[in-house]
Amino acid sequence: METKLIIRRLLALVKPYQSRAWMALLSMAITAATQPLLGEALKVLLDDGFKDNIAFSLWWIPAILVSIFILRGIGTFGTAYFNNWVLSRVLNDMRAMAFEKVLRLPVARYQDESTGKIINTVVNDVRQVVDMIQSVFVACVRDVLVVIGLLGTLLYLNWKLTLVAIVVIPLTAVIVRTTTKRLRNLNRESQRVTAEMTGVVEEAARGHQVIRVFAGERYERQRFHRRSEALRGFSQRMTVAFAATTPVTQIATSLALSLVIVLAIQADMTVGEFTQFVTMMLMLLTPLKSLAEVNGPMQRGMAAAETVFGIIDSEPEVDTGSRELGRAQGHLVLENVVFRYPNALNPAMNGVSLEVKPGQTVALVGVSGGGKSTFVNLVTRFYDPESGRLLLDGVPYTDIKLASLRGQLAMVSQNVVLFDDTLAANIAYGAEQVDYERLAAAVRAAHLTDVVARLPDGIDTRIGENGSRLSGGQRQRVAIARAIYKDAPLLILDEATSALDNESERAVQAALDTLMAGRTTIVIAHRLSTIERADRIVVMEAGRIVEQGTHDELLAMKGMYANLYHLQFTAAEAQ
Ligand SMILES: Nc1ncnc2c1ncn2[C@@H]1O[C@H](COP(=O)(O)OP(=O)(O)OP(=O)(O)O)[C@@H](O)[C@H]1O
Repeated sequence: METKLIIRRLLALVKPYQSRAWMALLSMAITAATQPLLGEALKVLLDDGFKDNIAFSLWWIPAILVSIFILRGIGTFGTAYFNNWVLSRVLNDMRAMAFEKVLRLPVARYQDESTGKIINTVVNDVRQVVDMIQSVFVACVRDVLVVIGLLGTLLYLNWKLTLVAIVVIPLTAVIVRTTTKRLRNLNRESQRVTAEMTGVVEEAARGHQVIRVFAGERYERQRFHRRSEALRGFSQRMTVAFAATTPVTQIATSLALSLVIVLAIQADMTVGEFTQFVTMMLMLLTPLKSLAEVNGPMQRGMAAAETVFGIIDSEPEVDTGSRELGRAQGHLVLENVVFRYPNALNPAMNGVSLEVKPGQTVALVGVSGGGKSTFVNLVTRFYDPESGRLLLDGVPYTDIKLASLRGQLAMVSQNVVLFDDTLAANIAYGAEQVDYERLAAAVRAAHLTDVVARLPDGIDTRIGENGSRLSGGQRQRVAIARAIYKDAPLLILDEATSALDNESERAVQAALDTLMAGRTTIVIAHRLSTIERADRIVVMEAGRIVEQGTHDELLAMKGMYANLYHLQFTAAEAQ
């Protein structure tokens, strides 16, 4: 993205707060104006104050000096106050926009991009952009104002001398320009590696059990080490590029300064005039130096802004439908659905047609990789088919508003996702207001009453990150309670493969029975009991439905299902 475009977009973000931004600018102008004022006061003091017959009351000295510093104090305070007022809001707005996209990104994006990168963009990159505005743009404006004030006064005092002095400015500009590009590239790379490193740390923390059991420490250490070494390299190269700029600029400045001193002596200046001139020249050095140093943070910020706008601008999930369904009957139809994952060669769903009547339960079975999860991904509209279509109650998926479609669905997946909040908030997840009666009913139906009774704060107990304070079976039942609470007509179940102990299993099964009653249910089935009770079993292989029927019908066919059944379940029963 072009620098100009990024700046324009950042300005657009500041626009809603422009009145305060102007106040900040005014404060900076006040601060800047005090510098030439100080120079002038110095001249008057030296030229008139140190004479034998002093022309003014001595009280004027503190009065003027203190006034200047009071003005300066107001300017400095105003600058900090108004800047933060504006920038903290810009930070929140940008974060909100980026987070909004995180919530609405197409599911496929989560496979292309690491979670670490997304987290890093919303949390760190946005911060870096705002830091850049603070340290770069604000500093630039303030410094430019100071430079204008000082230079204007200097030109007015003695334009020839001033011109000699400012030869240094274009020189500095050239030096700065040459390092710009390099710093920017290095920054982009360094940001990418930082995101990768966040990903590695995140995986290491999330996968700590697997790492320990499978002795993955060495592998993780290497992955981490590679990134941190790369980052160190970037930081060193950036420092070199950056550190070279400062001394070169300073040497050029000192050259100009010494020349000025010689010329001033020749031009018969008074002590006061000379001191004023040199003081103001020296005052000029600080803003010029910081303007020269602005480049590094600016490139860092620009690279971060590019990443943040990248997320903000990314396309959200397709939501072109206009129909609201109300409460659906749960009549689900797939018509010749073909689907291929992005970048995949073979279709994961290859001409699947199926009708599920309201209230029916369809069990999906098949070998691993057969397409069961893909089926679910299409029914939830996490992906759209390449050809063919899905219909709910006779309405094509693409005509239904996404929120309305998802409102008809409840899902209990194998990987139970719980949030670090109270049990109540987890069960009534997504509801605007918690209906406690409905909640109590869901708890009862999901066989959680005893569990809740044992929790210190009952239903209002916080359950920890991903429900770490609950057992596996309890977590599954919380997920079931969530689906019961939602009371949606279409239910997607991905049965857990991991076996629970008998008692938990019975509780989970009983909870599921309540949940499934009266709903259209698609279940990726692993339990024999679920399969036997399904109205229909659909056997999938290589993205196709290869057999379907009831348990008995399929066994009688002695085909793939019969094979699977004998392999998996009779073995399990025998145990
Ligand atoms: N995100 C993806 N990108 C590319 N290909 C994918 C993706 N997810 C799944 N596939 C492929 O699609 C096919 C169907 O996978 P799917 O996950 O639907 O199978 P499944 O029947 O659910 O398997 P399992 O029982 O092992 O969960 C597989 O060949 C798989 O490799």
